[in-house]
Amino acid sequence: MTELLSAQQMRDIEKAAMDSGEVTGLELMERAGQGVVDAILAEWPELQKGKRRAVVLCGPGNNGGDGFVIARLLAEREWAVRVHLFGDPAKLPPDAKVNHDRWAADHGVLPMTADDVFAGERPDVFVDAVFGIGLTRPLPEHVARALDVKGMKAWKRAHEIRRVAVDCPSGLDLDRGVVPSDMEPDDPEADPWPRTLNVAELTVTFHTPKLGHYLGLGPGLCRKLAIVDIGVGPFVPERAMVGMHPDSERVRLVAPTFAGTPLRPRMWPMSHIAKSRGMGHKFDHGHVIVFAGGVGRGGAARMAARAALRAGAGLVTVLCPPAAVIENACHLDAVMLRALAKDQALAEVIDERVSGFVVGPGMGVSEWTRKRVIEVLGRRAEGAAHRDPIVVLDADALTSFEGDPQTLFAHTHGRTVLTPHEGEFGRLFPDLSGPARAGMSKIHAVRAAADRAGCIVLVKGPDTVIAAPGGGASVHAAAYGREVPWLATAGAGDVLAGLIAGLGAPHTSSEAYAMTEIAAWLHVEAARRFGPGLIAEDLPEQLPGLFAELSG
Ligand SMILES: NC(=O)C1=CN([C@@H]2O[C@H](COP(=O)(O)OP(=O)(O)OC[C@H]3O[C@@H](n4cnc5c(N)ncnc54)[C@H](OP(=O)(O)O)[C@@H]3O)[C@@H](O)[C@H]2O)[C@@H](O)CC1
Ligand SMILES: [K+]
Repeated sequence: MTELLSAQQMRDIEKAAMDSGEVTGLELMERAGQGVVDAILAEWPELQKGKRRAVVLCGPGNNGGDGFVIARLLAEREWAVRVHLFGDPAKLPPDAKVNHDRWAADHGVLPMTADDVFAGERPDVFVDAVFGIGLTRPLPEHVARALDVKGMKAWKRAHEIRRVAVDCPSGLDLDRGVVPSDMEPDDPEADPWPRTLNVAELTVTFHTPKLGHYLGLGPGLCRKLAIVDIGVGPFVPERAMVGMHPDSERVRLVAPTFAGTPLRPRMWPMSHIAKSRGMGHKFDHGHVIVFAGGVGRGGAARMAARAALRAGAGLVTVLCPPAAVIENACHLDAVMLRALAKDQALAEVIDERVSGFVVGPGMGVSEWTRKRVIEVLGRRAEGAAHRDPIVVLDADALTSFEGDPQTLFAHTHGRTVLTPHEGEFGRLFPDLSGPARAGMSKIHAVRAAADRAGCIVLVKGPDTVIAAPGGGASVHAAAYGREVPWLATAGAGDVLAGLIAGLGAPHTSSEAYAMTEIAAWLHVEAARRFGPGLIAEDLPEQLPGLFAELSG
């Protein structure tokens, strides 16, 4: 996996590199600028030839410093380069000042107003080096306008201009993936998109991606991400090792990569998937129980059950009210079925070998659901030879504790996984969601939630965030070529719950956290494999083909 750093962590890494005495800030800036130019030419090879035009917008910090390096390197290629600066050259930080002065020695530096920027000829490349990790407040209005290449409609065929963002499109908060605005919404329903849009076609960042490249609006504004190695890696080794216990400080991206290098899928995720690792009796692969709702409400549980079975559980049983047995029996074959009356104890119908539960989908919000959740969470392993069953709580199992989450949190254990969407998350953690989250990143909120709940929490979305008590956190983003808008379909969340339980139930499976990460990734891969037109039932059916491809 690849680490996602906060702005502060990136600064610390740069500082460690410079403190080592082996590299200077100026050298890092030169590598960064060179890396951006190389990335531009790699992305658009047609730019390698001919005299081209570039406009470079430079800001008042080191992001602007990168911009001056880029301007110089492009000018050395005989490009006609126009540079606009926001800020006072005398106040630039030292390395940026050096590069400003080198540029200004024989080129002009123009002011950064929309009138100035859009006055000249239409460039081939428009470089945004105004703000990177140092953004501390909303963009000044005139800077936002100067960056809004399309919106200003000053140039004909503006869509032909290649827009490149240095570190990020300026205005994006790289810790949170939001664009802070003077009108920071108190209203959670308010449109999160800024009034003027600064969307890049290529974003070039350094060393490793930052949180905001994957959270919230980040992927939509960055569009395509290139990572430039500026040589700071050796000073602070990557810690977010794939398949390991999550690191308490660094956030990892859920993807088959390590330190930016692709991993063979056979190594991740397949080496963690119990059924792909040799033989075993069906009981070795665990037994998952999925609770179903009443008559006419069993579909969610059936889809979760099928996903658990396809994901690798040895046995899966749906438990439903006696009145719903016939309905469920009409739909289930490989998945087993048992009746569970309202007042019946779980121990009467299931045995000790059950190693996974899915509770919530289609169950209804009720006191009965609460009781079942608590009963399930009470089934702990006795003796060191066994593990607690993995318990995935979704949908109504979460909503049933609205207003009284403490009762739930008093029973959760380390192999409990809560899988809320944002709405359900808000019911359990009102102080960490909606307007109360303002200023806080989704990572921060989900970490705090996992600490409070004492279990793993996965908050769904195009940017799915997973956290464990103690600070371990991961982001899984359906972004940068992995977008699956068709996954927003009824029942997809039930399938995810089933996947987590099915992957985590085998007695030899890795820890629940690693399985939750893998489930989030497989869920999107299954949706990608199917494509548009997907309905939730299709997801489990993609797994065999997907596993075959990943094992190849
Ligand atoms: N260090 C290194 O070795 C390397 C760094 N690298 C590059 O440096 C970048 C980070 O540089 P950075 O830390 O100087 O931050 P940057 O994003 O340029 O902005 C800070 C300035 O903006 C100002 N400011 C902020 N928001 C504002 C607003 N809304 N409106 C107005 N002003 C605002 C802020 O002012 P202040 O908040 O302090 O008042 C400060 O003056 C990084 O993204 C990468 O590109 C690479 O070269 C690799 C090597
Ligand atoms: K930028």
